[in-house]
Amino acid sequence: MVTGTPYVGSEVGRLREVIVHRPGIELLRLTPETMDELLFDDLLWVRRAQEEHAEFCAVLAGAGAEVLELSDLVRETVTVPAAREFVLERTFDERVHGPAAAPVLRATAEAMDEARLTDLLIGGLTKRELLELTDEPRSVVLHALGPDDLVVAPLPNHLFTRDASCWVYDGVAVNSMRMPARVRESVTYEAVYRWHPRFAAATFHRWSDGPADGAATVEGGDVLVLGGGAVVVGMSERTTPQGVERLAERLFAAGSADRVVALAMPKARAFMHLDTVMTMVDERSFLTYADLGMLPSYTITPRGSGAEPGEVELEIADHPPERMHAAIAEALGRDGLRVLTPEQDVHSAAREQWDDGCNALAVAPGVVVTYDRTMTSNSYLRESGVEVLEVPGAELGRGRGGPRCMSCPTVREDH
Ligand SMILES: NC(=[NH2+])NCCC[C@H](N)C(=O)O
Repeated sequence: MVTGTPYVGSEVGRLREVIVHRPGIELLRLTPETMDELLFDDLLWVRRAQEEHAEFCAVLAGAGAEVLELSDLVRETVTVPAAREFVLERTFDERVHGPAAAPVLRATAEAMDEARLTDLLIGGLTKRELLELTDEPRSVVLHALGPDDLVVAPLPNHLFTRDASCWVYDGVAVNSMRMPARVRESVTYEAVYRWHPRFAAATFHRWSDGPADGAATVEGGDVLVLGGGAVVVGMSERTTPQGVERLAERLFAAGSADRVVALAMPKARAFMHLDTVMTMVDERSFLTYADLGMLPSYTITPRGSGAEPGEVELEIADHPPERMHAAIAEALGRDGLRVLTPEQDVHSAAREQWDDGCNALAVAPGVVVTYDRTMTSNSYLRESGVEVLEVPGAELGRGRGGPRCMSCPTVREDH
């Protein structure tokens, strides 16, 4: 494994480099009216959330990871003219802003320095802010907006850097997102991976084509990199079977993986991604939610090359629910899994799952980061021999994402 070149060899090997995003102005745009659409269940006290996030970053750095802040990456990326062009092209759209306002908005953004433009891309822009920079164009779209309405929507879910892109072995999937509120997040990552000097010079595969993948949605919260060429993907509220097949095909064509286990999950908000109910904590142990139960699963392997170069035919084996753990163990090349399900009553199990108690982020085999509030899960992990590094989650937890959701590993060792 080469440090510096993006490569994620496993779920639990030592974490070397990771992208995070400190909560910022995008979260100050949330109101009781907009929070549902923006996929938050409550409003955050942003100042406190920032403090909590700083502690999270300090724990990651203390565990030996280089912590990259997404807004720094974006700022450095939009200094490259081609990157700037790319994001402007995709942020200002006639179909969203109307033909009258779109060019004016774009010209206004074009004139911004990189810090201001980064704020706009992540934090959005209100009509009032726009009119401080330019005269109001004759646009029905703008005219119909109130002074503090948003002309460019904020991206508060950038906090959860796990989802819009995910590194799997020697390549990255920039994902087509299921929810309208998150679609533009992929544009941010596409620009960073194409033009930021840290990534532009590196060679890596591409496992997907971002929003162009349309209905074949995949989100990183559903993707577990088991190690040794195996991957588990949850088919959830967010990730579709067609998304999984396309991911498998590309991984197999490059020879980067040779087995993908797809789990058929219930489609529910509480279980929106696989990592909300199941995460890996060491080479053979998984922390799982008691009420997840056993799920039907499929093992996808390459059967041989397909008709076109680069195409691979897929072999699909389907398993009944009772074989879920066996299917994952086989993909891992082990006799069995150690399944860790905290012992607690039904109510407390459901509350801790909601508070992301299962969303552990491993920083090394058997060493995980979790929120402090999920106390029963944390002590159960400790009793099971797992080292638990707690971070405060009173505010951060309100967006329905834990430490694994808030991290996008770019360099992680095999285990
Ligand atoms: N990997 C995860 N579980 N991410 C959680 C994302 C939460 C975010 N509010 C959403 O609904 O999309």
